[in-house]
Amino acid sequence: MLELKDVTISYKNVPTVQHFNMSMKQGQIISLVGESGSGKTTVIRAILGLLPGGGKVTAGQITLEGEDLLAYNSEKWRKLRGTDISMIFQDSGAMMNPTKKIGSVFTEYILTHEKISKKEAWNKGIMMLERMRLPAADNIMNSYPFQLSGGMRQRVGIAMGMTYQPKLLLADEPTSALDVTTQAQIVRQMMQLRDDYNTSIIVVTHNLGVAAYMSDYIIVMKKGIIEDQGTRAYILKESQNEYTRKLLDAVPSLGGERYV
Ligand SMILES: Nc1ncnc2c1ncn2[C@@H]1O[C@H](COP(=O)(O)OP(=O)(O)OP(=O)(O)O)[C@@H](O)[C@H]1O
Repeated sequence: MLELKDVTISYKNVPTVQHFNMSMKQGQIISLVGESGSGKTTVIRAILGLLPGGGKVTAGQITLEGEDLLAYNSEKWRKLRGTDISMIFQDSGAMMNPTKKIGSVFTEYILTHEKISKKEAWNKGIMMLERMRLPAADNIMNSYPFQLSGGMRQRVGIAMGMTYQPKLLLADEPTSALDVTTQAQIVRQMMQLRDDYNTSIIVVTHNLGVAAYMSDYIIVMKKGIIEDQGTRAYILKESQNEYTRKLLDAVPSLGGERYV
């Protein structure tokens, strides 16, 4: 469903990610791993047309179900975001306005996507929180982001991202701000999304443990290029790549257990 072909991404004409290739099927979970600065975030921002100022895809192709995303204008991108593709961040709470309650953030989000009444938008927010198995959805809607735990905020972020059942969910370090027990819950919840909705998920993480636990396929990046890649089993057991082995040695535990 998503193809990146020989993509180069540059900041101010300096190539940062080069010769990036990826082919993703519906319902697949792919992780991009690698140390800080290796270009992981740059890749998923390019997919969503959200590169910061000075950033540009300077070569290659990005297609979603055959549609050339690089030919999109800002209006088409705006429509795509939140509907066909959603993104969740390291700390969804930090992205929310701290002076606004969750319910107001969530309804505003819904109202930018559909012309329905505030009341209907509110109810839709409640329904999504409940679908994501968040208890006491009414209470959550009436809370400020700081009144929720990091794990709860992240689950609210996932609920918002899933409102329009996107085909593709992009998750940038979705568990990095959480303690290990909560990390495990969020990882399992994302895997459940794939099972329930057949959502394809790209996870950016520096934690190869998280990648190994949840992904079908792992792409290891180093200094803007793909250093190693393969199925989960290949990366964990067979790859002789020195950099991959080094990342594996550094894997912290997830939920009190080591998965690799
Ligand atoms: N807005 C920007 N302007 C110029 N260069 C940038 C910008 N954003 C990122 N870069 C450069 O692109 C490179 C890759 O950054 P990127 O954030 O994609 O890496 P990453 O692997 O996601 O790292 P991290 O885990 O720290 O987020 C970095 O070397 C950085 O210097």
